Amino acid sequence: MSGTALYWFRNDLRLHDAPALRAAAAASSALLPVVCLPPRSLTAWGFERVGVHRRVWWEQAVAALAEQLRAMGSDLLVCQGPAAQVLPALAQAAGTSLVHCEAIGAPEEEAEIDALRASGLRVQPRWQSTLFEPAALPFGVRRLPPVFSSFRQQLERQRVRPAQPLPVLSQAPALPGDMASVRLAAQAFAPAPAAQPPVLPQASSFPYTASQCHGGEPAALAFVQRYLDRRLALTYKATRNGLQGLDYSTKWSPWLASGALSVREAQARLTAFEQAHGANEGTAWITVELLWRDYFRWLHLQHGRALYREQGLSAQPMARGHVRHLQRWCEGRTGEPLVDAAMRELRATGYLSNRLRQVAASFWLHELEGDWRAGAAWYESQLIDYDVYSNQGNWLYIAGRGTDPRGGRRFNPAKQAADYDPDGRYRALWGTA
Ligand SMILES: Cc1cc2nc3c(=O)[nH]c(=O)nc-3n(C[C@H](O)[C@H](O)[C@H](O)COP(=O)(O)OP(=O)(O)OC[C@H]3O[C@@H](n4cnc5c(N)ncnc54)[C@H](O)[C@@H]3O)c2cc1C
Repeated sequence: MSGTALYWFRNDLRLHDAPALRAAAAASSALLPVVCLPPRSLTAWGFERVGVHRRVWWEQAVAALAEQLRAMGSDLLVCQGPAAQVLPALAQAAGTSLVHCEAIGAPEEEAEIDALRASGLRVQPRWQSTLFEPAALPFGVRRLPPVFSSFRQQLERQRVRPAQPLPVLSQAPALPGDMASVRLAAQAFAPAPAAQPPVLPQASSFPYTASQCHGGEPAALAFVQRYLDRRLALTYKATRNGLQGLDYSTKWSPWLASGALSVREAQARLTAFEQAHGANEGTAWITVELLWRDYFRWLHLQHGRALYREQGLSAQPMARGHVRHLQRWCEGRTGEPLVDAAMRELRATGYLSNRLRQVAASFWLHELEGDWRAGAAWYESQLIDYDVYSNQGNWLYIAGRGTDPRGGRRFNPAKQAADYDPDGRYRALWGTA
């Protein structure tokens, strides 16, 4: 036992399958759970870094976690501000210098850890957001195959299985003795009043203001189970390119991104479903998609900061790439009906199908010759399921600035509309038909 420690919740707002939290609980006689909501800030392009949809989504998830912790006799200190300011102050008030947390292998998130260490805190980050442990990868992170299909084939050939999820943490260590001092220190970082949930259009594919779609672990686990119980996994491969509605894809991403749902838990429930009802190409394809999620995580560990350079991993500098049409693209006023419908949906609801994320990103990059970083930043601002690895990885992939040797993806919007919105219903829904 190491006495008192802080547990800093990052993108892991849950109690099930939580290796970092369990390790912290096992090692501490007193544990102070803390979450740091990001301070409001603008991007280099002038829009909010965290738009209203994601703010509301995270507030829901944090409120659910606080309630769960309180039911166990613990609590969650919700602060707003940079971790490098919040955590040293709270640690001092709690009489500790030890912080446990999840490891996130992206530059800004790693810089947060560096800043905490520079302030004198001892930080113990733990990797926990992938299906596999790093040591289970047959090729090691440094020798990750540059193409997703060979990554997947090697795992399949070698029968590498995801690690089993850990059970729910049912007991939390006591809070630190002097909580009055801790709460006093936390007052300097009191969160802004909760964001006002927007009224979502009826057409939203993921109405996160409805209780079954709320942020947080209880809704996440219930939603996954309902998806499986309704046997939607069996038809996933056929429906996954849908554009509108709750059922065409799993909709697990918002919970995975905030960590309210562990990917190993999701995969374990899917495997249990396959054992009970039979595996088919639908169930198998969900696993493939979860592997994509893993792949972009490993890619970050392999290439680190290089993924964030203007040219990405490409040897070619960004020849084009401007932001002249950014506002028109963001607001869905480019004149291209399918792209405009997609961008209106994203802005109005905080969610967009995978198919249309690709089409709209391709249009920005290849037709409007936009700066890929501005496009990625807009998705970051708007998506409730924003995930640093998946967003960066997918944008680089479509821009041709990642590891894939095929040099980017260009989607013809007219053909995409003919294939996926043949009767124009989706475009009509968003007023661009
Ligand atoms: C330009 C662009 C940006 C994206 N940004 C994000 C992001 O910030 N956060 C995010 O979670 N996903 C992102 N994606 C991937 C994908 O669009 C979403 O994961 C998916 O649409 C979420 O809906 P779902 O849960 O119903 O997915 P499903 O189709 O049901 O897939 C199941 C799960 O597999 C994973 N997955 C599926 N497709 C991908 C993919 N292409 N890359 C990585 N993981 C995938 C997700 O965890 C998803 O929840 C992006 C895709 C593009 C093209």
